[in-house]
Amino acid sequence: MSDSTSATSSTTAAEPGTPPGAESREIVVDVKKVTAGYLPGINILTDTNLRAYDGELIGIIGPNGAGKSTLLKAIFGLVQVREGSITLRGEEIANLKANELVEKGVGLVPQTENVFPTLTIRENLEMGAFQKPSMIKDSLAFVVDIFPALGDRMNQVAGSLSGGERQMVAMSRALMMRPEVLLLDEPSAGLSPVRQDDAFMRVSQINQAGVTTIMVEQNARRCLQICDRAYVLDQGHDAHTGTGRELLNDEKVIGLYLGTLGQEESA
Ligand SMILES: Nc1ncnc2c1ncn2[C@@H]1O[C@H](COP(=O)(O)OP(=O)(O)OP(=O)(O)O)[C@@H](O)[C@H]1O
Repeated sequence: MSDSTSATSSTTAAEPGTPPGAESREIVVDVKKVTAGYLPGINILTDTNLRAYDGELIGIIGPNGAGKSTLLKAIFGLVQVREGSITLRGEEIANLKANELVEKGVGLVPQTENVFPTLTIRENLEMGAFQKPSMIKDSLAFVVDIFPALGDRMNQVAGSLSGGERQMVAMSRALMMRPEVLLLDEPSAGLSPVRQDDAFMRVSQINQAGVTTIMVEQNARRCLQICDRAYVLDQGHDAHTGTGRELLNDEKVIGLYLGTLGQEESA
């Protein structure tokens, strides 16, 4: 819950981290002054903003409990948006149901319980396109093109996969509907440092395939190293934004957030 009194609030209005040329690109997701929460009368997000231009890889970082996952859930219709707006290519999408958002081209990869463990990889992937079975053949080819390792293992039961492999299946399942926006909730969570590197590489591969990607991450340094721009959430509000490089070198951000976040990365 936020009282919006953070002394760090400052930099969102002018989108200072916007990369050169981005202003001429289409805004895909625009979160404007969103207030949202789970319980009546308790707001987790207050006046929160986030913008993703076409093809960008956006990071959301911040302390535990800052509201990072809640922001992702608000975009995906899983938390009630009470004020403000969320648009997808200019169309209001706040409070639409998740299945409606999937049809409009938004996908979500949850942090946990993101595969069906008793089903094979192929069955998991097919479930991802159950709303449009006619897409399955082409979409399978699309995800195997991004993650060739899946191709040989289609008949393996997902429950027998490692954490990193499950994450790859979960990402692939979300890609089966060929979303133009993919929301990822902590793709590196629970993985060893080496597997975390693999996870971040997969995120980059997805983004390079043309999918606008918004990723919540605990591993802030690693996230900032690969994303185009990022938002630092503090007490449910976007306290800072900038390019990954700007934020990695911003003394205020280092002092307040990076000093305690993602230190494993510097090892
Ligand atoms: N389903 C829920 N019902 C009520 N409150 C919730 C629910 N989920 C999260 N919250 C609360 O919302 C606040 C923000 O949680 P959120 O998970 O968005 O934070 P976060 O920044 O992603 O944290 P972390 O990095 O620890 O995962 C917390 O105070 C949390 O207790």
